[in-house]
Amino acid sequence: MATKEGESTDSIYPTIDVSLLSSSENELQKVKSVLSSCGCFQAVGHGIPSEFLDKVRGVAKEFFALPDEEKQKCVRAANEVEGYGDDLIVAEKQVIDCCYRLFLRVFPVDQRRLNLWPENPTDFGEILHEYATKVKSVMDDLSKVMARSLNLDEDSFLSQYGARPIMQVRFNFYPPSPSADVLGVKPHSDRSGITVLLQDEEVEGLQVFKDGAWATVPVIPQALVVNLGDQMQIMSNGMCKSPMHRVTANARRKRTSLVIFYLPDPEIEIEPARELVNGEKPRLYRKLKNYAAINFECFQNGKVALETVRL
Ligand SMILES: O=C(O)CCC(=O)C(=O)O
Ligand SMILES: [Fe+2]
Repeated sequence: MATKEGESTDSIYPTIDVSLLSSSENELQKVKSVLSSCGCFQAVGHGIPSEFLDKVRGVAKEFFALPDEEKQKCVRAANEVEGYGDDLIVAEKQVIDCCYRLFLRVFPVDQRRLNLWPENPTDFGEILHEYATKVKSVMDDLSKVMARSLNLDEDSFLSQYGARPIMQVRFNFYPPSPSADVLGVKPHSDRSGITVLLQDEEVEGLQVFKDGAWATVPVIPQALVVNLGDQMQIMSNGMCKSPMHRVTANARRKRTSLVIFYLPDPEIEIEPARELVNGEKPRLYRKLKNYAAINFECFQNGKVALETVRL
């Protein structure tokens, strides 16, 4: 059920008011405790107008509502990840997610594969560019805040993304599924540094594994759901948690979500921030680059990627 504006959902899932972070020590401390406990929160006060978020959702829904032959114009080629399609099968015995996706690289701009970007709705490209630009600015600010909350130089994490960080977007469409055994997305942690997710304004489905149980992330239409990814866990030497999450299938209602993944430049090595390694907290992860590729290979081989890069 949608949560009313202003109503507190903190007991289930924390909410952070981004507009207070530069002035309120309390809100900053809340960030610190959220990062180390569950690694996920709903960001409000982020400055992106609700009407624009509705427009973004509208574009996503319009795309998925197009006739199949129109969507097939953006179809993902075999052995590719970018484009439109259902769950990509890359591993033997893979449990298939009940979900259709449109996956695109948005930044760096010169890496866009525009032949896979929908021409319908006609303002798709313009809205996606504007939304991704705004979200990037929120993510950059949050990366600085996260560093500050851990008493680090504010560029500690952001500088590890390099001058050409990657931003990918995934539009997800979950059809209704009467079977209780089916999941929209199976349990996973994200291979990103940070993920920002725009939920369907009405239908819940995202769950985060917290305190030994699955907690449903309530719908707050004006909020952005922020999930830390594995690369933040590495850069923070385990101080920040990359949460395990999944999406349940809804028996009666379809659901749309839009996910933006922000990743360090794959050519650049990342490692735990030096200030977070000390006698009490030895270095947990090795220096590495292109974690997304490591993660993908581990998924194919049934391994947990974060464990394979642990010292
Ligand atoms: O649809 C959602 O709410 C989450 C999807 C997700 O976790 C992902 O695409 O990585
Ligand atoms: Fe995810």
